[in-house]
Amino acid sequence: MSMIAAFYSGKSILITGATGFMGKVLMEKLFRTSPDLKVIYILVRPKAGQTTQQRVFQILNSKLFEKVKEICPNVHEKIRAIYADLNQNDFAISKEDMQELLSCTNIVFHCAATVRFDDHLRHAVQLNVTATQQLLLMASQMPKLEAFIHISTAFSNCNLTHIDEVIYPCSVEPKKIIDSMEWLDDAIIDEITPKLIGDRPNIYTYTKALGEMVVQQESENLNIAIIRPSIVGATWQEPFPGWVDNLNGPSGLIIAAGKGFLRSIRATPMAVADLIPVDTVVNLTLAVGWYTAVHRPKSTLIYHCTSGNLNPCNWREMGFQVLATFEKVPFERAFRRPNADFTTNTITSQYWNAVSHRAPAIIYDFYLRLTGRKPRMTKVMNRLLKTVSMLEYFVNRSWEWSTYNTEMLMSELSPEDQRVFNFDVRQLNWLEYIENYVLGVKKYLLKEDMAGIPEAKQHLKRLRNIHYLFNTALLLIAWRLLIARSQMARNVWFFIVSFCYKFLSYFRASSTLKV
Ligand SMILES: CCCCCCCCCCCCCCCCCCCCCCCCCCCCCC(=O)SCCNC(=O)CCNC(=O)[C@H](O)C(C)(C)COP(=O)(O)OP(=O)(O)OC[C@H]1O[C@@H](n2cnc3c(N)ncnc32)[C@H](O)[C@@H]1OP(=O)(O)O
Ligand SMILES: NC(=O)C1=CN([C@@H]2O[C@H](COP(=O)(O)OP(=O)(O)OC[C@H]3O[C@@H](n4cnc5c(N)ncnc54)[C@H](OP(=O)(O)O)[C@@H]3O)[C@@H](O)[C@H]2O)C=CC1
Repeated sequence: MSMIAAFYSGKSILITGATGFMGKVLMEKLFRTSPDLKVIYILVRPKAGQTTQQRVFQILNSKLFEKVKEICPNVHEKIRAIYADLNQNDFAISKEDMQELLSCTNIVFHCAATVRFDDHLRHAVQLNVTATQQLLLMASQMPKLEAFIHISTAFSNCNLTHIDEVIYPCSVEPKKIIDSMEWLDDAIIDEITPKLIGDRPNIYTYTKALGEMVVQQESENLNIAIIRPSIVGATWQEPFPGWVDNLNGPSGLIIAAGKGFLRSIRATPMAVADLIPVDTVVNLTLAVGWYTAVHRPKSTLIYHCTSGNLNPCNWREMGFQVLATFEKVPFERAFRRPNADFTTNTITSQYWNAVSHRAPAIIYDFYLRLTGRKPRMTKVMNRLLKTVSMLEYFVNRSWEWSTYNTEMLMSELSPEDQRVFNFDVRQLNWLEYIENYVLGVKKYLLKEDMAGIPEAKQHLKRLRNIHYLFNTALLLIAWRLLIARSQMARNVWFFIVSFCYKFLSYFRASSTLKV
């Protein structure tokens, strides 16, 4: 019997960010392994015209929850969706709901965050810092609370190259930042933002670092742990391989590459691609929840959930495997044939952006205009290149994260728990994982049918022929222009033509002699 699964039985668990990528997988695993848990409270806001209840209904009826519904048929009764908006005071939770949460919660998993790199500082501070502080305040009023697990990111200190499982202080106290957000206007915030984030690449990593400081400062009477995952990717094994539901991290780039929009990137091929499957993060999170509650470590432990030091894979290997999978299972209606050029040089990268990305988009828009349609490709390409430029920081560096606490925890687990809550990334076969990831992107993000693969292959063949035809025409035009303008080019041309003529005459003569 799994001790971790048994621990969660009968428990009341509060999850923030349950409608997000990681939150859904966390809920799924909890219900699947501990169907006897008492209740999962989730803080949900209405979104995109859906009420909180409709959002929960949609999640429970998704493919991700198919197994859960077999194991735990009354799963609907065990989810309590609480209307909440983490941007508002007291999260806009009703008095009754708040009372229930405070008196019943045993474990808190805080996953909610804004993960956008370009969010406004005020909003990112509100969600990643102030909301964390408020949730900790709530937690301190929960008499039955056994553990509070905060999800941060391995990149909260990405300005360092070696990162230990400790909290590194930011130059300005989070409390001062929170206070200043209340009275500074947007223009001043915009002005001071670059100074505050310093040598971090974006507001996201900075506010996540502030969030960790808040956790440390408010942790006195609480039993807290922090998990720091690196780049979270599709599921490795559970509930099935390749599940993914948003464009963050590599997923969006895999689509862009598979559809032939993105054909080159400024990236360091040998840099470590520190991807970590979402189910691995969730298994570690649940194991940490159990360990923190049962063993009550004296200080706040930080757990790195990374792959680089235990089972490294670099971007080149990853890129090759992604491309190899496109050969087997191409995406439908590609714009161009998928290709991968990576360069570490900014000028070369700009050249490829012009030749491989912008020029085809302009030509295609010209074709759309000619055929009476609205041009759109240049706009799509500009947005894609903006996204890529924001992700480039992470594919041009390698980090070293120490994983003592994570390895310690692994050794504390029973063999059964090591199996059921496996977070040993050494067992991961990257080639297999990447193949399943690309397949998952095709099935669950693009919603493409496998039956369409032969047609997609045909389409790629047509694109290859167009590509050859286009390049040959371009070469001929360039050569024709050159010999029209340059004596030297004409001389070379006459030399080649007369050489070919002589060679053919010689060949014909020698074959006539043999006869
Ligand atoms: C050696 C290199 C190997 C590769 C081979 C090189 C060859 C290159 C070509 C071939 C590639 C082949 C293989 C590719 C292999 C994988 C390469 C993977 C690179 C992975 C890099 C990952 C780096 C992640 C770093 C994470 C660090 C921190 C981790 C975390 O803690 S949190 C999670 C990370 N957060 C995010 O990822 C959020 C990022 N997104 C944003 O901040 C915003 O979306 C935005 C980028 C600022 C854009 O904002 P906008 O306001 O403009 O609009 P919106 O958000 O509405 O989106 C606009 C349109 O863009 C689409 N989109 C969004 N995100 C992505 C994305 N990640 N990739 C692609 N497209 C994206 C979105 O759908 C919109 O589209 P539209 O609706 O059509 O307009
Ligand atoms: N994905 C990754 O690569 C990595 C993620 N992380 C961390 O993991 C955690 C989960 O990330 P992930 O699941 O990928 O992120 P998602 O963007 O998929 O999910 C974010 C969650 O936060 C919720 N949320 C955001 N704003 C509010 C709000 N105002 N009120 C209530 N809920 C809100 C979202 O709700 P809604 O659905 O309503 O928008 C959603 O449920 C985050 O803390 C992130 O920093 C760490 C490393 C890497």
